[in-house]
Amino acid sequence: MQVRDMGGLLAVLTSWSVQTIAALVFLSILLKVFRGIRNTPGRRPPGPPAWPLIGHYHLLRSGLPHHTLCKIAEKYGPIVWLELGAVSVVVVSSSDLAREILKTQDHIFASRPPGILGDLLFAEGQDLIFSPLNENFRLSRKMVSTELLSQQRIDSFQNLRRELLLRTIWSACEEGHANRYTNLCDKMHEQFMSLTTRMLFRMDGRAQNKDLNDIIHDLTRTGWFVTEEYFPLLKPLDLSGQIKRLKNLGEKYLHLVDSIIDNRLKEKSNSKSNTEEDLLDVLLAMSNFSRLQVKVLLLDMILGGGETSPDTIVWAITELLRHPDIMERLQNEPDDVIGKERLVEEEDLNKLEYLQAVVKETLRMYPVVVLGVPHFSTEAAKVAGYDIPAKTRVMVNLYAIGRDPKVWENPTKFDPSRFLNSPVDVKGHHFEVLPFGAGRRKCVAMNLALLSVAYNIAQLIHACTISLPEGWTHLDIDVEESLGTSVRRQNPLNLLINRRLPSDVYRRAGLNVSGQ
Ligand code: HEM
Repeated sequence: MQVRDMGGLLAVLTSWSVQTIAALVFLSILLKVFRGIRNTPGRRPPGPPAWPLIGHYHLLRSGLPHHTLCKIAEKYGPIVWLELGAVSVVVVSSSDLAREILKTQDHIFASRPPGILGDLLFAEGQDLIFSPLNENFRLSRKMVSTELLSQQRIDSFQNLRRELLLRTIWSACEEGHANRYTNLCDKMHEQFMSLTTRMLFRMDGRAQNKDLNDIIHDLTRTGWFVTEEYFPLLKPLDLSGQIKRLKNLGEKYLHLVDSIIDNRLKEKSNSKSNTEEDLLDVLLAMSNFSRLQVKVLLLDMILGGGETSPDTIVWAITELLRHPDIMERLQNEPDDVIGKERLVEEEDLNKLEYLQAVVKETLRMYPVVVLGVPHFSTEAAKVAGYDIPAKTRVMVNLYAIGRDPKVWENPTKFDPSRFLNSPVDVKGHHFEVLPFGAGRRKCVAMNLALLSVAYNIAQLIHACTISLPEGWTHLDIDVEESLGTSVRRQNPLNLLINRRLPSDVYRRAGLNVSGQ
């Protein structure tokens, strides 16, 4: 859900013909007129010099946008004004200004901008993530928090989470036993793909439905950045081909879920379905949501949940491997609190103080939804003395906030102990670390995400020994990032994973350990 692959436009520009350039000049005049109409008087936040036509678009072209925006903030301050083509964007990068946007003036900034993505994939924002602040938002937010992701519902999937995590751990241990490396990123994504599709549709995306698996894969790996969003006059030309691609993907998804829903309704009418309830059942039982809304709300769950948690777990393991002393301290904790005669269970997690500190420190340094989801002002407002017109996009640079040297000592150092004996949490109450955002658009699945991340890390370090490839030391592990729907490792993390506890422990947990 980030600004991604900003390279498209300039690459396209250089290859265009003279006629196209002439058309662009014409469009630029229209753009100026358009901006002129939109511009209201007032004192704007500072920002770098803008280019004609593309504004600041080129600045976000090279490198990762959250890094570039950090550099811009260093030079121009914690609130900047950017023109990305025809779209005005305010970016805030400090905890004080995040509080202003997400708490003090939340009532003004809690909407979402209209856009191509919401239109093409989410039926013009009839879902939750892309919904403007309207009745649909209120209804779907309430339904998701009290029905789909209530504590009771999260608890009802506990056995499923356990089964899938143990399956993951065991398959990694089997690879390790055969002296084969495990690609941790792939393993984690596979686990969460299965978790998501089983929670939603009672079917394992990986094993049972290749089509579903493929579509989800394409949706999560697709470039979500659409050049034409920033140059609406180019929309009919679809020069990047992104619009067509997203439209096709959206249609394929809706068609597939339609057939899943038809089958489910048929099963129900044949009263075959007395199996456990999944989230599709819950949604179908809600008479105030149309079939289309059901489909796009399910898509929110897939896209919100598919990548974020596994990417966070991989960042945690990355940093633990880079810091063997922290890894050792973390491993000692469950050994002391739980012992080595059984596996960690979800009920144990709150007793593991250092583990909780590791989770918070990981989310401080790697808030995987680095720029949050864009907010949108519904009326004119004043922020830090500047005038922000109505209908302005606002992005909060969560990455910059977690690494702000004015707030955090040695911000780039992975040091979980900074969260020990500290009241600071990551749940949107403390604005110096906001991996889930804050206010009325805060991540609706925060509790589920925190639970899954902590459970996975605890199980991995307690039940497994994790070794680096032969010849590697902790200094060889890089932290290069790449941007999809969340920020993940650029390079794979190939590890040798083996069982750490007596084989009896795994057997008692229900795993078939005959091979090892
Ligand atoms: C470590 C994992 C996760 C992180 C760091 C994360 C982070 C975020 C952030 C920063 C936002 C935007 C907040 C804002 O607009 O100010 C968000 C929104 C959202 N997230 Fe998450 N998320 C995670 C996991 C999940 C999961 C597992 C799901 C679904 C099962 C999910 C579903 C959503 C939805 C539906 C929204 C939109 C809420 C709204 O617009 O009202 N997220 N998340």
